[in-house]
Amino acid sequence: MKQIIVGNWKMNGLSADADALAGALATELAALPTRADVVVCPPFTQLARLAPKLKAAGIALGAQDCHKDASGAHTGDISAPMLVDLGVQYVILGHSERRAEHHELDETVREKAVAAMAAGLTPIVCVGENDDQRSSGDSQATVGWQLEGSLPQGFTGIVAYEPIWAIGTGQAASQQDIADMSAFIRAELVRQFGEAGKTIRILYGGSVNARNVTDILPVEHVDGALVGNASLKAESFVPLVRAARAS
Ligand SMILES: O=C(CO)COP(=O)(O)O
Repeated sequence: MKQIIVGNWKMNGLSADADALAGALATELAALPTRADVVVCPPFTQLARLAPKLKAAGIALGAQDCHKDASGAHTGDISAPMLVDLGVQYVILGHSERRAEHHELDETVREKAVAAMAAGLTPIVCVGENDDQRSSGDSQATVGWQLEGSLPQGFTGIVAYEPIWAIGTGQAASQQDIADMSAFIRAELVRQFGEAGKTIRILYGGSVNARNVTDILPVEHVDGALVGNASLKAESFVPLVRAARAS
């Protein structure tokens, strides 16, 4: 499967930052082989501004959340058709920060994934255990429940394994941890979806950078990376994408 590198800006980026990064990506990445797809997920406020610039650079646009309904009385929310209307192709759902800060449950994430697919978006559904669950040996059980609860029937999106204990720490999970969990996720996907489960891409996220990405991408069942901090600046994101495309 073709690798995919997804940059998640989280709640970062004003217009000047968006322009700088899009400009650098367009000039630096245009000449590289397109061995890995690249997706940039800025905050909602920068989607319209970035859409034409990223498209010209062959980079896809993603959002960081969507509502389960297509429209209606939901003040402050953004629907999947609204994202499609702007040229968005991907949407991150159930990120651990949304699960924690916005009390999103597996069921909420599943409903959003249904809405995203119905609108023609590719959902990137995040799963991952926290430190306590890991120390009590419950990593796989936790992720298993999240997959079961968060992925709707006929799921055709992407799964991102993001161990909460590795996010924003500068310390990615070990190759062994990533290999064990990715193999487990693959087996769960096949159990849930049969043959189709083999075609769902699995990403790793949590302190991925230009140095460690070349250790992470070759791990069996890993089909790409979901990148936070290192996706914010051209100095860190361009070398990361370059390394991914060269690996
Ligand atoms: O949460 C993440 C991406 O969604 C990972 O963030 P960091 O790469 O900053 O650890």
